[in-house]
Amino acid sequence: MYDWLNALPKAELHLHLEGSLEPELLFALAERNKVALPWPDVDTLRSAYAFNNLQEFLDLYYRGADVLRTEQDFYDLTWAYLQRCKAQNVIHTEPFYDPQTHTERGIPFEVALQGIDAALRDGREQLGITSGLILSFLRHLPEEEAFKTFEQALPYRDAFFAVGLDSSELGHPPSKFERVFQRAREEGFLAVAHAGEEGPPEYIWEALDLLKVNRIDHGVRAAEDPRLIERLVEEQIPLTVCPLSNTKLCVFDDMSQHNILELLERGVKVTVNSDDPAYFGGYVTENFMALHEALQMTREQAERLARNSLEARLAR
Ligand SMILES: Nc1ncnc2[nH]cnc12
Ligand SMILES: [Zn+2]
Repeated sequence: MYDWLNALPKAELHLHLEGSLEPELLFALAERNKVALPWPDVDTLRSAYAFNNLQEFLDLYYRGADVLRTEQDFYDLTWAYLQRCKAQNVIHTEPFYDPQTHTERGIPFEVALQGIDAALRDGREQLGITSGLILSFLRHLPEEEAFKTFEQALPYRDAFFAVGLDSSELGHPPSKFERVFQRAREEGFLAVAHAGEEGPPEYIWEALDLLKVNRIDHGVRAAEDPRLIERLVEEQIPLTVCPLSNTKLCVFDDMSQHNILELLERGVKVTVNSDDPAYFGGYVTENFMALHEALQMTREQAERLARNSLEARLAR
């Protein structure tokens, strides 16, 4: 029924690899690595995917990531995601991963990065999916920790092209990370940051002016600030919007309230992405489908959104 949406060539620009960990793979990895889980089975775990806000989700997301232990685990995770891309005609992807989620629990830095990098390479060669990895800092941790992470990553600089900023937004403004982003830019990396998901428009201004990001992740709260919208339109700064995520995390009460098409019609360069598809009920095509069902997105609008995603690519 939605073959036309699936068939559109698209890029995915906002995807956390740890958030693509499907419950079935999570259980398989737990067994492989002898990790005890607090849920008796896949169905019980899935029924826990009900969230009132970002933090409730993050608590479960970090708990789930604990089954990822070996390079092979990270390879399998990334490869499974790339298979989904192939099935949905996602021809290019710029996923994030959070090194600190893994180093904080004793996994050596290179384990995650090497597993992910190997799968992304195979994705290019075997599936024809181009990609670029974004190394994302956890904003609930001190800037000092982000600096340490960046220094650990530098010997592997060919494996990623940009730095990002994610995790608990409220109370952790972009300004907290101004110096580490400057350092990353001086080393030649591009920058993106989550801003305006739960946080106010001021966080988006900070991401642009202090972190000098090339793209804003989420950014839906920009709609509250007409001057900010003007700037986003004038400079054609892309927003990586994640509709299913925003409704699952109660950023909007219901998909019918979502502002993505309004932003699109105002000239903002918005794109459609899945964020953490294993937790939020779908990959990119399902996000497009939800917009069609709840907001009567037209074919022309869907094509424009898909085209925006290809134009907003940063990795070459
Ligand atoms: N939607 C989101 N916002 C902030 N941090 C995240 N980490 C994974 N998903 C996230
Ligand atoms: Zn995100």
